[in-house]
Amino acid sequence: MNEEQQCLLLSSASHFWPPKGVKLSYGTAGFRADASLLQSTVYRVGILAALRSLKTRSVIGLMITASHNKVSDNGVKIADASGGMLSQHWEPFADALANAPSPQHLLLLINEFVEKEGISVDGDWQVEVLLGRDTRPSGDALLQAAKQGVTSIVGAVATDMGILTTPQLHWMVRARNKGMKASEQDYFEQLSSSFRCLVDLIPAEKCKFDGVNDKVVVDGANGVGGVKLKDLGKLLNGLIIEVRNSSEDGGVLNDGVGADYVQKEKVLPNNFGSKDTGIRCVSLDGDADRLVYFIVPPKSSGRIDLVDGDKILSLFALFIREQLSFLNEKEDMKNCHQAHVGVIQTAYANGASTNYLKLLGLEVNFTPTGVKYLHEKATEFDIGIYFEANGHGTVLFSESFIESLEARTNEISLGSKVLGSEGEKAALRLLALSKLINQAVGDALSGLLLVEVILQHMGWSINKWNELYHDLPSKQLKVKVADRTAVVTTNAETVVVSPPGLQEAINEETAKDPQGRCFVRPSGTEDVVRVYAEASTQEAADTLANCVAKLVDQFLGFNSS
Ligand SMILES: CC(=O)N[C@H]1[C@@H](OP(=O)(O)O)O[C@H](CO)[C@@H](O)[C@@H]1O
Ligand SMILES: [Mg+2]
Repeated sequence: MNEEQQCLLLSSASHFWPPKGVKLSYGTAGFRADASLLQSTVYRVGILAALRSLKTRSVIGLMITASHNKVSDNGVKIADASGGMLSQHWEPFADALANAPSPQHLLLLINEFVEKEGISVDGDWQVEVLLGRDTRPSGDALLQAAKQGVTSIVGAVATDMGILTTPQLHWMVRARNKGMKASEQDYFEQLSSSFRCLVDLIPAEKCKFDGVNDKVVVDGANGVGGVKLKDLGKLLNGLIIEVRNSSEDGGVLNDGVGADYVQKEKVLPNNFGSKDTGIRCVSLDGDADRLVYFIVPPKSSGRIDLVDGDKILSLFALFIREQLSFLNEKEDMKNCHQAHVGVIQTAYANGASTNYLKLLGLEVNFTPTGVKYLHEKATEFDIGIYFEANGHGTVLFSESFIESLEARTNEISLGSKVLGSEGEKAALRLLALSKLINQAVGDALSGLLLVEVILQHMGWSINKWNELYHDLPSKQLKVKVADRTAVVTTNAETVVVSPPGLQEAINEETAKDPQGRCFVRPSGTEDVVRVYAEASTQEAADTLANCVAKLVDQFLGFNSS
């Protein structure tokens, strides 16, 4: 950087000193902390986004959100040039920037990194960073800090896209870098038109949106998703979306509402009750990149039947498998690229879902927790289907498979309803699916539309879908410890290697149930150690989780030595 550039950076950075005594880490999904601690972090991530734009010669996104965390928290993460998560290779730089103790240290780090990465700062590339934020009250001030960070790199432009869901921002970055239309309206139009296309392709004998099962009720977590869903809903025919717990309704974000609460506690969110028995219910998380369905059992005392990310994955996998079988059975499609399909889960996937997917003949892969790992693995397939049990996931299509589908469907005119063979219709469905489901990141809005249209296609109620397999009873707990980073794991986070002795103690507890499975890992988004337990009965799963939580406390708690 020349002198002018360095002066600009130093003078702007002098307004953003990091909080004392706080060590921040990019974590599972960006930086998260109490919002009052984040001004300097967000500012510095603004700088990082501008440098990333220079390095990749692309538009980059910066999203201010703390997703399912409590309302007083906030966070910041990057949407990379592909629209996906920040390249993991840059995460250590993000950590170093966030923790640099002074503007001078910051400048030194940046100069070193710019040189090491061979980033040209000659002004031969117009840096642009798209900024988005969720509905948190702290979002606006943090967005201003992000703007200052971006523009501290000479000539860089920060474009404020306003209040968005996280997946909308990722979608926009991807679209911009592909030279496609990338406004919010374009996003809504792509989702609604591909949804309508899938509806048009539902076999004639199935009753589609016939006034009987057309309604879905959505818990918006008192966040951004509900508002956006209302806008999207106006473009859809047939499907009726009733939104509750939208940010405009006055409730507190993620407080007794939202996908994380519903999935982890398996209870009704606020404003849902026995009146909802028999209706498809959905919960989104605070930034609408997760969704879970649930059923309100008759005479529910608050408990729900959860239809989680694993079941959404299973539904998508079934539908895709059916379409691929149509594609391959027709003589005229024999030359069509044979799709290599992969399913990706984490250790939190219910064991029953993994067994079910394997029984379907699907290849199931495991990665550590965090969408960045699942997404990366999914790109290895023609069709990569990934979901976390908590409802974050999507379906990725390879370019070459899309091209082979496009080649098969060029001749077909949907508008005039001149449809071809079963194989050609299957190709059209898969193409529409690839446009509906977000190719950049998991997206509750597009996921919801895909579930809805597949259920209509299959002619299934939510109960029928839920019966695909029966979840093994499970329990999740969080344990506050002195230092969660003291827990080191291996083997897709299922085995503890440190502190010594903890894994052996967990094994001993787990062996008490024939179907016992249990693991612990440090959360990347909250200051806790998470415990997951599965067993043959709910009582046994609860006991296993409680015993292991006690072990974690003994080994790592505030009174451990
Ligand atoms: C058990 C669980 O649900 N963990 C979530 C949660 O991460 P933790 O590192 O477990 O806090 O938030 C991540 C970001 O949303 C998500 O990817 C992940 O699956
Ligand atoms: Mg989220």
